[in-house]
Amino acid sequence: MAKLAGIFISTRNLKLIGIAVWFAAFVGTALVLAAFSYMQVREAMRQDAEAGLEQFVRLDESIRAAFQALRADIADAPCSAGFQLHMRKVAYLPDGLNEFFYAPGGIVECSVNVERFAQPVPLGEPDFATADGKSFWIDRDISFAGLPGMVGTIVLHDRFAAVVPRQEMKLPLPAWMKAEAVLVAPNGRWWHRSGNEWVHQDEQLSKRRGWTDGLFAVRQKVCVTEGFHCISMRAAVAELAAHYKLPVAVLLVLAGTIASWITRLALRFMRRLWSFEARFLRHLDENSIVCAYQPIIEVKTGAVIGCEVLARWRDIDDAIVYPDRFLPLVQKHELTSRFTRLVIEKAYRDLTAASFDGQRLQVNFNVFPRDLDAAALVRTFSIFDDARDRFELVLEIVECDHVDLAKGQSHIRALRRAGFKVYMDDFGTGYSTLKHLAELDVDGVKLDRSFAMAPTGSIMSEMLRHAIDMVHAAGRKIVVEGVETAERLAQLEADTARVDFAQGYFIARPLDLERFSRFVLDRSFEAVPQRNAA
Ligand SMILES: Nc1nc2c(ncn2[C@@H]2O[C@@H]3COP(=O)(O)O[C@H]4[C@@H](O)[C@H](n5cnc6c(=O)[nH]c(N)nc65)O[C@@H]4COP(=O)(O)O[C@H]3[C@H]2O)c(=O)[nH]1
Repeated sequence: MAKLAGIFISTRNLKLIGIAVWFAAFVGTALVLAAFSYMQVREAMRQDAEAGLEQFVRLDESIRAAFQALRADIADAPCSAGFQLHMRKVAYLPDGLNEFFYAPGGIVECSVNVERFAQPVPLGEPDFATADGKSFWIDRDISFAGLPGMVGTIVLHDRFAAVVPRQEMKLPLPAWMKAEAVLVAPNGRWWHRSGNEWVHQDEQLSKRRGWTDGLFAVRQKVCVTEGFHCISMRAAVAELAAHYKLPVAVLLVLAGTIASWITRLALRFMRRLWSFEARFLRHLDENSIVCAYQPIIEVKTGAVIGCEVLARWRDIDDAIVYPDRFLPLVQKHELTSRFTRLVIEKAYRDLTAASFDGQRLQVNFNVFPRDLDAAALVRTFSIFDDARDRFELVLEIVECDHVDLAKGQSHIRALRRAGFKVYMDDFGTGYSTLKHLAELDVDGVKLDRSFAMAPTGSIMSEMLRHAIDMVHAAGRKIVVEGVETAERLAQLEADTARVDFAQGYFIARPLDLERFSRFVLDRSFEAVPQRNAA
């Protein structure tokens, strides 16, 4: 889960996701547009095929009409002169059917052309027969009827048979479209009639190829209602695309534009969903708070007297996030008291489970000025009530200059009466710090780390001395934060009359619980871990 979440929250991955989304949206949109175009082409093919089939529909009607005419009003004996005359009259009708046989039971006795055969000619087994009593001999050599070298399809109905000459499909087709007209028997057997001889066969085979066939060709097959005549059509996708270059280019640009729009929406949604702010608000709970413990020493003895609890937040990809990133959100969303409670509870679970060899430790918590409400804080810290003999609680009021002096004073006093120590944090950073130092009845003051961290000889480092003077004059305990060098610690050690406590990377970085516990137990522990080790 953490790995999966990590994919979405990394900016680099979001770019890759954007590319993937664009690509998928482009393919999806292009497929939809292609499917739409495919249906349009198929519809055009259907209309062309229907137009092409009209001549076969007319042919079927002519055959039916010819049979009706042949059977009508024949009083003359079969193959007599009057009979022949009657057949000839039907043959002269302008319907393209010029040869008829009198062939009861499939044995030709006379025809328009030969009149009476010396020997009746049996047509043999028909290629197929239909339910309405018609028999068909496809592309039969009809030389026997005095028409040497001629081939025609014989349709026998009742006693008469019509010879149907080969029909050429009269259909103007675009270059990219191939078509074949076929005659299909009820049993599925089929015969080429006209057009491109391979198209129907290819259509039959395409069924075996499945959906992949559609990637290469657009097909259409239309049959007349009776089902004998069909026209199969095929257009190669590549040929179509080559023929319609401009529309294809327009479709691709359209697909690209739609894909870009979808990608923008998707990324905006993902950013909102996976933004740091959204993640933090969704997942801020007792499981995501991590506490680091930065040791505080007594300068005079070098003994570890306790620690400052520093909060971190575990992101959903398990990355540890530092306060500079999430504290502004805590304040913006007015989650300060809830956040402080989560930190206190986490620290309580951690510290009460750890061993400090019976040593009573001072535990410093950071408290937002807006949460400086003695009753609420006493309630929040009540979780520590059963561990007060092991831990002395110190509240460091951050951004003290934001505290209303009159109100702050009464809450600070109430907190001290309730057994808490109260410190002003980051002394020296705000505008009205001095006034607050003078008026707030705090136990101690933490000098802002920028004093101790300043290089020796700099104005800031000079000011460290003056800051210590001021706090000392106010009669408060002093903690110097940001001790990063041996030289700075030595300077403080030379001033133990005024400086009480020190904290900083030279002493120890913020540690995880296990290392903090070891640090307390083993003073020789040299803690120089990396910042992100906490
Ligand atoms: N360069 C340098 N830095 C040092 C040294 N020694 C300590 N620090 C850093 O100074 C900060 C001390 O905390 P702070 O002044 O209370 O300043 C804290 C505090 O104002 C706030 N904060 C941290 N945890 C909490 C919390 O649980 N509640 C509240 N309200 N604020 C918190 O975030 C601030 C920053 O905390 P962190 O990033 O943990 O940074 C910590 C600590 O890692 C040093 O020798 N050199």
